[in-house]
Amino acid sequence: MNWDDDTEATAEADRLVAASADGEDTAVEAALRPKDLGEFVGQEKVRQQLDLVLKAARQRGATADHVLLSGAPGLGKTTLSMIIAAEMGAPIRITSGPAIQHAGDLAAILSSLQEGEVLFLDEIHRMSRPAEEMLYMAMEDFRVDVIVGKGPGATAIPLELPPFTLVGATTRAGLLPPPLRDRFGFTGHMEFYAPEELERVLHRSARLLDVEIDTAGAAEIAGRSRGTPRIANRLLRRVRDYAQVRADGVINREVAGTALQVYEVDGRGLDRLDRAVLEALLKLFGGGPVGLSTLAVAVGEERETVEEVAEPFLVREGLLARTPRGRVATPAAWAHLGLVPPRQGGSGSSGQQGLFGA
Ligand SMILES: Nc1ncnc2c1ncn2[C@@H]1O[C@H](COP(=O)(O)OP(=O)(O)OP(=O)(O)O)[C@@H](O)[C@H]1O
Repeated sequence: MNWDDDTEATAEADRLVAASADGEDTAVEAALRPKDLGEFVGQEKVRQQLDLVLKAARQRGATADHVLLSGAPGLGKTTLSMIIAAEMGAPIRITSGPAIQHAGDLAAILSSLQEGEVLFLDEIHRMSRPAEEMLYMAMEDFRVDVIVGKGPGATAIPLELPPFTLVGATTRAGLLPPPLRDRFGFTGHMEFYAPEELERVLHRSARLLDVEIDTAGAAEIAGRSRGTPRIANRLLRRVRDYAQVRADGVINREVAGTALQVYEVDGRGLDRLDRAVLEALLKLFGGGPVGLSTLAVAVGEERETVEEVAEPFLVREGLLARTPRGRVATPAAWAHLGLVPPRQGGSGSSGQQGLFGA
């Protein structure tokens, strides 16, 4: 996803079901973050493997190996990096790829690290090339060459660094150059959460926010949270508002369902934009195939917004397929919107194939 594009970023940030953080999240998330591996819900594989890596390092009295965490936004990469620091009894420094545009920015951070400190580098795939090259040496040899001066008179001054643990996070591990990927001792891939896991996240968050929620209420919110704890926590806060103002403060299935209807998040976690795209695809184009540009005009959105903001979840949910001939709705999409697909070979979808170009 090209997050430098303002249109997409704004369209995404405005959504209640956005996986990326907004201002309110940033404030509340600190309070809701699990503090150790025991409190961290789900991600069994990564948790077990990481537990071994950290325990072994502690037993050896060594600094933990560098860790790469990959996965979609909001799945807990930042949280896990803080847990790594806590489990190692080490301080943590947090920065991100886009914040490091010059090798000098990185040199300043690296040279001020304490022994054993955890450096969390979010969006590591967005670091500048020269900084990335400096990082190779820092990760491998705990050393950087600081260039002093310019042109022919420039000299490289080697600088020793204390051993540290780099925790890199990326939504796209495939974008990392192999030399960088190879320097991580452990790579953990974060998966989307199962509804039962999100229910556990919700019960825990409700306790911390001091709001009463029953099993069915948590299940109702979990089912609409798109496999993502950040979205689950955000929906919980909106449902809490509704429960406080319109009900007796307790979140049960009915309260959660009605509240999320008010906020236009449906039973499967689709919001207004997702449904507009699906409805256009089904009602105007008989389920497709239809070109992306045509679909975008039909819903009055930018092409990029439809492609980058709405489609990934629709594809993940098996509601929409991207084919060489255009976007096509699946039988599950018709079922979800309660519509009947046109008869094959009649005047329905197959009869319309090829009519709608890009
Ligand atoms: N496994 C988990 N158990 C409980 N809560 C979780 C878990 N994972 C994430 N959360 C909660 O979800 C929110 C978002 O998590 P976090 O900031 O770690 O995600 P992230 O993957 O770093 O996102 P981004 O890539 O956007 O920075 C936090 O409030 C955190 O408390």
